[in-house]
Amino acid sequence: MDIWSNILDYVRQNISDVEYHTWFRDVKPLGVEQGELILGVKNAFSQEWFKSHYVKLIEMAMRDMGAQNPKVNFQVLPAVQDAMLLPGTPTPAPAPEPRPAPAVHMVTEPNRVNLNAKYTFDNFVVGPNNNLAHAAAVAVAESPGRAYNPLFIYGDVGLGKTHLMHAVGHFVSERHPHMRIEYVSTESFTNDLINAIRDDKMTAFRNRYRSIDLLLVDDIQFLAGKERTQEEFFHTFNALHENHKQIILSSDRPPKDIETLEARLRSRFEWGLITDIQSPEFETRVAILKMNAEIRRISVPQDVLELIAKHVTSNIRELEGALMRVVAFASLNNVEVNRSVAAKALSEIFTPNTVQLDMNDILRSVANFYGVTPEALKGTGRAREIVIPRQMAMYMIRELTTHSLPEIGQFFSRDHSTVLYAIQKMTEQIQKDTELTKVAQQLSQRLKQSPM
Ligand SMILES: Nc1ncnc2c1ncn2[C@@H]1O[C@H](COP(=O)(O)OP(=O)(O)OP(=O)(O)O)[C@@H](O)[C@H]1O
Repeated sequence: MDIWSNILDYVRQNISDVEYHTWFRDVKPLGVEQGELILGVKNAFSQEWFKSHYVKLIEMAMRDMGAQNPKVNFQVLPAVQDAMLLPGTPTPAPAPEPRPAPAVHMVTEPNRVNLNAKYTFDNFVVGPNNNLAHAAAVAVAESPGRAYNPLFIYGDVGLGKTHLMHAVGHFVSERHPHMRIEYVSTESFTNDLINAIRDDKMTAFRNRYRSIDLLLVDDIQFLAGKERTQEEFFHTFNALHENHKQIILSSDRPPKDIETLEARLRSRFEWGLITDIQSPEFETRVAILKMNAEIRRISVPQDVLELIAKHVTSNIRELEGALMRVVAFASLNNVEVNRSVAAKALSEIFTPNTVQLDMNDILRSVANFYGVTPEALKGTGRAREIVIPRQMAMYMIRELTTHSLPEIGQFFSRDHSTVLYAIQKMTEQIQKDTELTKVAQQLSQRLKQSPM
């Protein structure tokens, strides 16, 4: 449950590690019932302890996530854990079998190391911002070592570079179970190297990295300024490349902009294909949110997805975080997910006016601008001098407030499809007509400065 992992993060920052591991490690979130978070604890003693020691802290964490009236309760878990679940709550994962600690890395499958199961091609939304990077990744996945080598993907934080790399890893792993696939961050490559030097295990280090069939290295810009790591990476790169093993690198900038990167490495990074990922545009952001909601099996109305996508524009990780915040907020406050709930949950992200502007203020301001009365805009007149300002008023309300189409419809005594049509019409006009674009900008600025 995402809510629970956010709460745990909060708790962890406020108590000691020992306390955290003693009490919180075995707690199972059982669900949210009428706004009350139900936690499963091991025995009656834990239950009492939690009630007397941690209720406030957990409630503070919930408040921090937007719950207005947070409540938490505890249930003792039966010895067999999945025997007593609340109706309608997700089944907690069965307790994992104790396993010996893996020697070097968390190996999920014999042939692939460190891949996130969610980061597949199926879960990747393709848009104009990332279609070239996606196509290159698919080409590499279909013929590793033979398409583009290395594939160098760059772009700003949180735009899907790691996701694409892992997607190649999953794809190759399914088709070539014998291939060794490894994902590392540049930081862990550097740490492995430092440990190998310290423990006198350079041969093992080289054997490990040079026997990989598909090497995925994240954040390669962190090689900058690390001479010894660059040297070792150079040899690893050559060994793999000569043997037609595939290398994929990600970075926040293209090779030419990585300062203090040795020229021989830079030129190698440019041997294959360099491709970038840009920030997604509105439609792609909505599609990503939609897919996220589907993966998590939560139902979120389209107009809420659009509201989130409109305000969170640059980073997909933040976009996903905003969706989860809205869902957690609604669940903790026991309310439906709608536009105004979303606006409340994300109030720090939204500009204050977005939430506070009133439909009447906007109506008055638009009427004033066009020299007509607010009553005329709300009335039934079909003259052009009234219809255009009316459509503009509906458009502005939709742009500047969090009201839903039915709410705007009610305000104008019309049904929501009429409002939708008017807003679509005005959007098209604004795109075509530069004069109207200016009017919309002026009105919007005026309203944001002083909503009168
Ligand atoms: N096109 C997309 N479709 C679906 N989800 C996406 C897409 N792009 C990114 N994401 C999601 O956004 C989140 C951030 O992506 P990712 O970690 O791959 O970004 P990154 O570019 O590697 O960031 P960083 O530079 O911080 O490492 C992930 O949860 C990922 O699944």
